[in-house]
Amino acid sequence: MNFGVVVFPGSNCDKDAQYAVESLGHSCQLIWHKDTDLPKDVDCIILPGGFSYGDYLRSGAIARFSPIMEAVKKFAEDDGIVVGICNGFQILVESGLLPGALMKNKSTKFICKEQSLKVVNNKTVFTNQYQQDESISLPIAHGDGNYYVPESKYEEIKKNNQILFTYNDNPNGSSYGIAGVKNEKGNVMGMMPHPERAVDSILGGEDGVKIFQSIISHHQGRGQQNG
Ligand SMILES: NC(=O)CC[C@H](N)C(=O)O
Repeated sequence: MNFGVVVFPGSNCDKDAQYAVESLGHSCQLIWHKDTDLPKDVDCIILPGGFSYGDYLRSGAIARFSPIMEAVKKFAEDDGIVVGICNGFQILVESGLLPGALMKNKSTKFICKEQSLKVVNNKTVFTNQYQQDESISLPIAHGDGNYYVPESKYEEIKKNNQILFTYNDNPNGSSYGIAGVKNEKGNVMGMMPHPERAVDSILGGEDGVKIFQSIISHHQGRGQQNG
């Protein structure tokens, strides 16, 4: 499988994402944000974590205008798999590819710690290797991770099984404790925790590996989905 990781000015988890998929034996190329086309053979695009454009205005608010984003939107429209991690999630939300908004953490402080999560839906492109309701641990590192959805939108995304992860103890004030969501079609996902930083026991945990294995499994026709 061929992955592509977009590099924005200020991305700092691009190489970690590349390492995560390459260590599973898959190929990965870095894509500069000023490019206007994606590589032809790419199967999954990852928007990595970091501080694109120094988080000016709002995290992700400037990066969403990077030239590559038109190609990423088209790729998503054509059913391509897109993953946004942390700042990548913020960029996807700002682009309108995912519902909701990301605001400053309730404490107004940057939080960097190991975080316990619940897998709310394991029948997706991104989570099919986890158990339903499995408790996992992934690192979080963000200042703007407070996910907001109004109640009506929450009812809608809940009904559509779009919520993938919730925090076991809401660290940042997110609506309904939501840590990760997908779009209605099921091919675009964003999450604040960092699976790419948890792919090796030497990094403190391996609970992130199954995200990448799920995508690979789905690509190879083995993943189960419920929308
Ligand atoms: N680790 C990250 O991607 C940081 C995300 C974002 N820039 C924030 O602090 O909220």
